[in-house]
This record gives sequence, structure tokens and C-alpha cells, in this order.
Amino acid sequence: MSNEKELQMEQNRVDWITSEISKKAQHLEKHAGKIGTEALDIRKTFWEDVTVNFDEPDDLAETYTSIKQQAELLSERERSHSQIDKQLKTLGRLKNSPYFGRIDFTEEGEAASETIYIGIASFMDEKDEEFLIYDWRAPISSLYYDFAPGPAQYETSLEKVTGVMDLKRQFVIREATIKSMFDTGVTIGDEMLQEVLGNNADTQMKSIVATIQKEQNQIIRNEQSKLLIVKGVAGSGKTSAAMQRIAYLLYRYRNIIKSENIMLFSPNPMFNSYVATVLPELGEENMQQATFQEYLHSRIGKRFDLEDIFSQMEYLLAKREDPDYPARIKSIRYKSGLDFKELIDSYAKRLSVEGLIFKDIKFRKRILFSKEVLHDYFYSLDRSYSIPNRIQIMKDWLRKELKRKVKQEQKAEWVEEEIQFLDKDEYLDAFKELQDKKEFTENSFDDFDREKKVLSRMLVTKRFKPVFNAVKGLKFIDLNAIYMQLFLVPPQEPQLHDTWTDISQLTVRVIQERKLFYEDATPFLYLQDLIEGRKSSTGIRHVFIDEAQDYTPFQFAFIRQLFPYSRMTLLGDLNQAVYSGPTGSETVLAEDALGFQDKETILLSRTYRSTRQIVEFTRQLIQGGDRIEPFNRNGDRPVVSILGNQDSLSIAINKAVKELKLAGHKTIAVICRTEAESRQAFESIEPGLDARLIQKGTIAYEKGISIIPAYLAKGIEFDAVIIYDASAYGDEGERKLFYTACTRAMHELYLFASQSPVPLLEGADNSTYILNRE
Ligand SMILES: Nc1ncnc2c1ncn2[C@@H]1O[C@H](COP(=O)(O)OP(=O)(O)OP(=O)(O)O)[C@@H](O)[C@H]1O
Repeated sequence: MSNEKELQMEQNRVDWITSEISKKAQHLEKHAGKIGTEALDIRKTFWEDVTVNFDEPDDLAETYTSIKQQAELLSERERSHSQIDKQLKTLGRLKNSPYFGRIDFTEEGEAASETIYIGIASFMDEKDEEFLIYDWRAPISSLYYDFAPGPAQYETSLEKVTGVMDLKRQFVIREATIKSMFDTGVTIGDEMLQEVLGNNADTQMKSIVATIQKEQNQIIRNEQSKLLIVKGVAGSGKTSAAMQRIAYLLYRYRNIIKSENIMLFSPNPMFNSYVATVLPELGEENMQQATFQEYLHSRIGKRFDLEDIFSQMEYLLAKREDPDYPARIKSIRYKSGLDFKELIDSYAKRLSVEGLIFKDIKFRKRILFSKEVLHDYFYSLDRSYSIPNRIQIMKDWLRKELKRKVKQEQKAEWVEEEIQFLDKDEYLDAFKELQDKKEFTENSFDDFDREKKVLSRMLVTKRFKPVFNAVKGLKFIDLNAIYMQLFLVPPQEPQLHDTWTDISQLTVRVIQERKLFYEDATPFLYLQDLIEGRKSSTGIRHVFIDEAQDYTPFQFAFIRQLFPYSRMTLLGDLNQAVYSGPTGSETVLAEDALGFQDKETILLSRTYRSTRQIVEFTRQLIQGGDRIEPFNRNGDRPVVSILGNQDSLSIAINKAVKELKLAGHKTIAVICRTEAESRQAFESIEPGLDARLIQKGTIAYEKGISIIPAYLAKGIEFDAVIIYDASAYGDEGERKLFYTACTRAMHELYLFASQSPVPLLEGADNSTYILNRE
């Protein structure tokens, strides 16, 4: 058949499918309307249809059952309504673009070849018998991603199906019209990727289902690994693969895993908004998402003024002159490792025998239980019980004792005095309570003594409430002091002694100021859990950690304990370990950082984000960069401009921004080394350009010009990137930060330098960039 004819035939099928989709949609809409009316009717007549009778206990039970039945009926109707709503949305998407792939596959032993069309969701014929479109996540669809025409196979949950793929065809269909169509040989065709990647950046990440590459498909469909580690170079599609993997898991385990059972740790708040549309685009709901910082903050609360990871980074980059700097580096490095975790483990063992520190429990400035009493009580308990168990026993004991004290306290003088000054509401509460009770006790409110008694009890109970709450929240344990005490005893290992003095002095001083360094937050919570009992989350079935290179082995071990029943997918790139760069501390992605036996590692070395010219330039900035394979998409070479001073830097950047805007780029970033530099850059940009200063609290990623510190640009991409001052990246410790900044660019990369030389460009092949000197 000629190409023309073939195209016409395919378009005819698209027309037919879209009319089938419309029919189904109409049918569903009618049905939705009916259910909607029913739900409305149930709401309107809710009370008419239930039997309400409170006369006898039996009637009460009947009333309860009747209301419950009616409410269930209503919620079932509403559920099906929202289910239909979801289906209609999917049909809407399918109508616009019903599928993106077709394979013809002859199963072994079968004479005829089967034609399979693959789209973002399944669609059945009218009788619900035949698949007119297969969901991209269906077992058979994996053929499309994994094989070229020729022998091919796929696995279902029951068997392995082998056969021959006779044809593999790709489509770009928009508004029900085939825009392009090609039969492809090896993998998902370059033409289609060229088209997708050549577009301007969106402020929101797109789904990549139509062009998933074979190696990415292995990540997406991996089912056996408990711990899947993806190490992929910048722009290799790690985040994209993670998002499609979530969609895949939601489909594959749809009866077991719901979106709320999946958790994604993202690198910064802005990233959340960046990835927020991928799953809805695929008809799925978004997973739970948080930054690790948010988690730490939620647990540390007001206990300390907690430093965040971004402030730690700022300190490392901008405060080298600080006298504490060397000690801080040692501290960060040591506290990131599993040795420190072990040290805390053995400290906790010692605490089981001695050394726990408590706080006085006070009431009206009076000590009810002194810390010594609490200490002695704790250590009087059977030592074979774990610390958390003993703390539980202690809590129960304290509650009992407090109840006793509440009784005693009712006779205290202050109570009588305060009763006089009770406000109206408190009085009313007491009166109400008495009235309620009266029904059961038959006592009368006329009795003055009784009234006083009730009021005293109410008053004292109320005043004691914070004490009860404090006991419930285990506030009587002096965790701050216990953590600090850890640093007062030198560790056993002799090689640590020198370092330890520096680390401990700094840590103790800062804790005394009620501050907590970022590197202390995880160890602190880890110790807290060893004492109070672990607060693990049981609902989460799968945890994703993006930018995993930014997590220390200690942090990861901690996260793993938080989610004991979860599978984990870690995605990262050692070359972008910007936080560990300046300190040389370990990251969880480093070989052997984890002793886990059950891990599977997948490597991605092909990069899709940037043009070949940008990749050829950026890959020489890091060790082993020659292994990075660019996708063959052409653009201009990066431009390096050396300007003698700050003033010319401002002028040049304004000019470049204007030109990039004129060239039609929608997202342009001026990436800076620090927050201070970002502010400086922001102030030097002409107000008319409407630039936006991105800070650590920024939530939404928007179109236009963003001025952003490099560490916040992680994970995100821009059409064009301007490196504000390449000469400011001073030493080897900042190489990864510099590389991360440069690899954010999709189409164009400009580097400006206020000084010469640019240390990190030394050694770069000058044929890979255009050099301008002022
Ligand atoms: N198979 C694919 N088809 C189409 N586009 C792809 C594919 N894989 C990756 N991309 C595109 O490449 C760009 C980079 O992808 P992504 O952000 O997922 O990479 P990453 O490995 O997480 O990057 P980084 O580590 O640098 O943040 C995105 O624009 C993404 O849409």
C-alpha cells in the first residue's frame, strides 16, 4: 500500500474511533445525569426516607441503621458520579489524541497477526469485548517500548508470550487528525523525540508515554526490586521515569495501591508544582509529595530554630571566612555517615542503663515531679524492657499520679479564689455539666457545696490539661539535653578524637542557643525515636526519592525505617551532588554507601534535555563525562563571555535576556551561585523585563525570566540559561554545582564571567564553546 493510502486508512480509523469515543461519552453523560439527579433527590428527601424515632432504645438503633443506609446510598451514587466524571475526562483526552503507537504482533502458534493500538488509556468497543485502544501500561504494550520489528515477547502475570512483531508505527495525533506518522525500526523513533524535545520548555513537566525509551521502560515497569536505584546523568529522564513509574504502579496494582499510598520526596517546594500535572494528564491522581525538610520541620516543631538545607548550602558557599567553618565541615561530614548512626545506637544502649535526662513537671510554678524523681522512677523499672516500653509505663504512671493530684489540688486555696473570678463561659460549662449529670445522679443544683465541688473539679482539671498534654507528648524527657550529652563523651575510636573536640564544641554551643543545624536534625530524630519509640508510617507502600544524591546514608537509613513496609525507588546523579560537594561528605548514591543486599541499580547514560552542543560542553566539566551520550538534537554552541567587571556584567546580562526573549524562549533562567548573588542579579535586571526572584520558599514555577540560585534550580529545566558569574565558582568543591547549573539549559546556554580566569573552565576544550572577551 502506498504511504498516502496507508495514511488515509489510519485517518479513517482515527475518525471511526473518535466517533465511537463520542458515542461512549454521550452515553456516560446521560448516565451521569441520571445518577446526579438521583443523588440530588436522595439529598432532598434524605430525612423523608429515614425513620426517625428516639422514643425507645430499640427505635434509636433502628433510626441509626436507617440513616446509615440512606447515607451509604448517597455516597455510593456520589462515588459513581465522580468515577464517571473521571472516565469522561479520559475520554475527552482520547478524543483529541486516541493513541500514539501501533504494533502488529503474531503470537507463536497463531496464524493471524493482531493489531494493537496504544494510547494513554484503554478503550473498549461497544460490547466491551474488544480493545480498540490498549493502555500504555497493559502487559502487551511493553512490546512497543522494548522491541523492534522481529522476534519479540512480553510477560503477563500468568505467562510469557512470544511471537513476531511485524510492524511498529508511531503517530502524532492532535485534535483527531494525524499530524505525522512513521514506521520505525529500532527504538522509539528519533523523529518523534526530535519533535518533542525541540519544543520550548513548559512550566510543567510533560508525560513521556509516547516516547519512553527502552532503558527507561525497565525502570517504569520494574516490579521485583524492593530498592531500585536509578543513577542517571543530568537530563536522562529520571524524574520523568519516576512519574510514569508511579502511573504504572497505580495501574498495575490498582486494587492494592492508591495514590495516597505513594510518597515522593522532592528537592524543593517549587519542584512540586513542576511535576504536578504529569499524573493528572495520564488520568491518575497525584501521589503524596513533600520535601525531606518539611518532614524534619514537622517533627522538630518549635523545639529548635531548625536550619534548612538551603541555608546550610548558603553557609558553605558564602561563609568560608567564618572561624567555625572547618569545624562545621567536619561536623557535616561525620554526621552524614552510618558511623554516627552506630554511635547513637550504642549511646542509646547506654541510656538504657543510665544517663537519660528528664525535665521537672511543674504546675503553677510548683514542681509536681522533679527530674530526679522521674529519673529514679525510670531506672527503677525492669531493665529488660526497652526504653520506649519503659517510657510508656512511665507515662501511664504519671497520668495516674496526675489524676490523684487533680483531686488533692481541688482543696487548694487558689481554687476557691479563682472560682470567684471564673468568666461567664466557664460558669456556664460547669452548670451544663451539672445539668447533664443530674439526669443520672438526681442531685440538684441547689446544693451550694455540690456546685462548688463541681466548679473546683472543673477548674483544676482545666488548669491541669496542659500538664496532661505535656505528659502525653512525652515533654518530660529532656531530649535536647540528651542529644547534647552525646557530644560530651568522646567516642571510643581513637582516630576520631581530634575531630570530635571540634564537632562537639560547635554542636553543644549551637544547641545551647536553641538552634539545630540541618546535619543534626536527622540524628536528633533518630535518637528521639530510639527513646520514644519509632513513628513509622504504615500506609505508604512505595517511596520515591528524587535527587537522591542529596541524601546522606544516615538520612536514607532513617527514611527506610520510617517506611518499613515500602518499596523504594531512588533516583539521582552523583555529578549533581551539590550539597556534599563543598564538604566531601558521603551521599547515599555512592557505591557501598549502603550495605543493602536487596538493591537493583539501573544506569541511564543518554541525555535528552539539552542540545548535543550543550552536552558536549557540559560533559567535560565533570569526571567521567565522556560516558554521557547526547541525543542528537542540534543547536548553537554555548557562549562564554569574559567581561572585566561587575558593571559590564549587568549590561551584558540585560542584553542577553532581551535577546533570548525576542528569540521566543518562554522560560529563561539567570542562574546564580548564592542567594546574595541572585539578589544582586535581580537588582541589576531592568524592571521592564519583569524578572522573578526565586527563593527557597517559592512554590510555583512560572513562565518568564527567573533569577535563581543554582541549588534551587535542581530538577528543573529552562529553554535558555544564563550563568550569572561563572568565575565565582571558585574551587573543585563547587564543580558539581556549576555543572548542575549549566545542565538546566535545553536550547541555549550563556556563561558570563566578571573575571578571568574562570577556574572551572580550565581544561575545557575551547572548540566546544564560543569565547567572547571584552
Ligand atoms: N523518553 C523521553 N521522551 C521525551 N522526552 C524525554 C524522554 N526522557 C526524558 N525526556 C525529557 O528530557 C528532559 C529531562 O528529563 P528529566 O527532567 O526527567 O531528567 P532528569 O534525569 O530527572 O534530569 P536532572 O537530573 O538533570 O534533573 C525533560 O524535558 C523530559 O521531558
